[in-house]
Amino acid sequence: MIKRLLQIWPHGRMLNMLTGRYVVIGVLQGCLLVTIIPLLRAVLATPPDLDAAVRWLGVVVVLGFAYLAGVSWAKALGYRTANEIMRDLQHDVGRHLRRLPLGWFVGNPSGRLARAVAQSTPSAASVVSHVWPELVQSIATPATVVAGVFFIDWRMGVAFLVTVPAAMIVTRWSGPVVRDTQGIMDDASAEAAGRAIEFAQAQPVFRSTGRALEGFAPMERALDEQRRTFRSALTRLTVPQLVYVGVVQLGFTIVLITGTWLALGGELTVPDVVALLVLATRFVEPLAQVGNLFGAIRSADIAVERVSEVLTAAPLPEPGTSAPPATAEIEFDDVTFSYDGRPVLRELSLTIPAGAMTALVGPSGAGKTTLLRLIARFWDVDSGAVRIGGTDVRDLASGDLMDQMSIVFQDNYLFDGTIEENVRLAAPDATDEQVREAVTAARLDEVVERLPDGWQARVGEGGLSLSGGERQRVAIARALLKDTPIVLLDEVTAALDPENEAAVAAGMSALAARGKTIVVIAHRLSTVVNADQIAVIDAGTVIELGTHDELIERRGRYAGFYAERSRAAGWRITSGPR
Ligand SMILES: Nc1ncnc2c1ncn2[C@@H]1O[C@H](COP(=O)(O)OP(=O)(O)OP(=O)(O)O)[C@@H](O)[C@H]1O
Repeated sequence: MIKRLLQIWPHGRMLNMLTGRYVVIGVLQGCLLVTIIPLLRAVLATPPDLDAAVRWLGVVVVLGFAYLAGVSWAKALGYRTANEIMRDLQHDVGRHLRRLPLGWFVGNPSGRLARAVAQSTPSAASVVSHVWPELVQSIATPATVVAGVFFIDWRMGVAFLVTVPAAMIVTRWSGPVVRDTQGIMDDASAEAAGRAIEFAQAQPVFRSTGRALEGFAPMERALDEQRRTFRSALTRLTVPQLVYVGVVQLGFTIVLITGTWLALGGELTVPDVVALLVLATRFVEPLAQVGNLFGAIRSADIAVERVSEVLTAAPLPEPGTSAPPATAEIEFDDVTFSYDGRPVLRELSLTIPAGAMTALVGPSGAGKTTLLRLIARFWDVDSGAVRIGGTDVRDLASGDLMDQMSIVFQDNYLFDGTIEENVRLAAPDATDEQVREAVTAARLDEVVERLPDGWQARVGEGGLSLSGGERQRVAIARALLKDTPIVLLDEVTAALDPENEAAVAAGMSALAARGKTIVVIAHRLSTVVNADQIAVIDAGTVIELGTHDELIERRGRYAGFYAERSRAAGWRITSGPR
């Protein structure tokens, strides 16, 4: 746990200091317990030795205060360290995320990231504020007690010590059992939570297909499984707990028998035995505590692992120097690309001329989205090259690359601000006039006028108060404002109402009129027909390339496609969600 934490938070010195402070308070607590022996001796002597009793009481009070002061001294450092760990890890994750390829976010749903940042960093920090200190103290206190008892009578010291190896053996055996069981319980809970979220999200589908009750079955199964897992896990946990309690009680019995035997032999006084028994009860307490800590250690371990997973994700290599490309021509040169070893693009070559609109069409799963993402270097190609203005995208610094393009995808994210604020994000230094111009060109002013608070209206988290088409209009306005040479666009598949359809088309025309290089995954026939070049993609390669008229004349796949889709209702070239 600590080794893993130090890999992502390399401040061993601070941790050593914290360990030192907890050793000190563990020793102080041990001394406090050992002082019971002379105190009870003095009180139970016949006649009671009041002077000695008062003296030892004084020592108890001084040690007690020292212990309390030590606790606040150690805890202050523990909380400060935890705070620093949380702050450092969150900053590191934030900094690292900025260097990760965009493709990482495709494969890592936001829930996982949110859990790593918001939930796991505090849990990882709790390692130093709770778990590690308790572990250190649970060892330092009994060790001091044993040393004190040895000082009084070595045979009683041995009797105390007998428990320790037995407790260590049980701990070694039960540790993995507790950790694994905790892991099984965590997995069952995660599965149940996942099914519950799925059940909530899929409500519209279930209800529209009249399967509301059947839809509940997977969640019910997951909840049943979670209950079953918890029942058997608790049973599994009972055995190590019982064995541990048994060992601790056995140790106590050994101390009792040894004490009685020594007292009967006249080698220990009765007050000594009573004091040692009191001590034995307090001695086993921290030992028992170690057994209880395994669940917390497991949780902390998982938390550290989750943060570490994000921090060790590899960023794409960045070139030492980079210069913006001379033109906006995009070239795919013999590109092969696979997801997890499964090839999606195969030796694909395509030139996308600068200042023109290229429409990508083809069946679902052909590789159109992948092609668009490779231009923005979501991932690196397996072989071949993607070039912009003759420069390999791998030779462009990510900042230079992103300066070349605007991305208008289907899942355009909007922040919970006004439409104007959301558009301004593309160019924070733009003048009000430039923002209004972009907003008007994307026909967003019509949307704003409809909103209850007009320009002041907030769009809600993720832009939920806007429709998919309206969100795409915001992204088009961003692209207009950012004014980059290249625009990557994935038209929304959902049927747009005539107003949104016309507005999106107007936005695209405005981009085209500004001489942008537009690469669009086209879902509307009008976009395809008006494109300067159409690339038909199938099974990861370009099977046809040309203008609408050229491809119709060729009577190949595109012509068949066009005829079929023109006939079909909905005017869609491709279908299916991305
Ligand atoms: N992140 C990913 N991880 C693994 N496989 C993926 C990933 N994204 C896409 N794929 C797979 O790669 C293939 C091509 O997907 P892509 O989204 O590029 O096709 P597409 O032509 O855009 O399809 P559609 O029009 O349905 O969106 C598909 O088989 C898809 O399942």
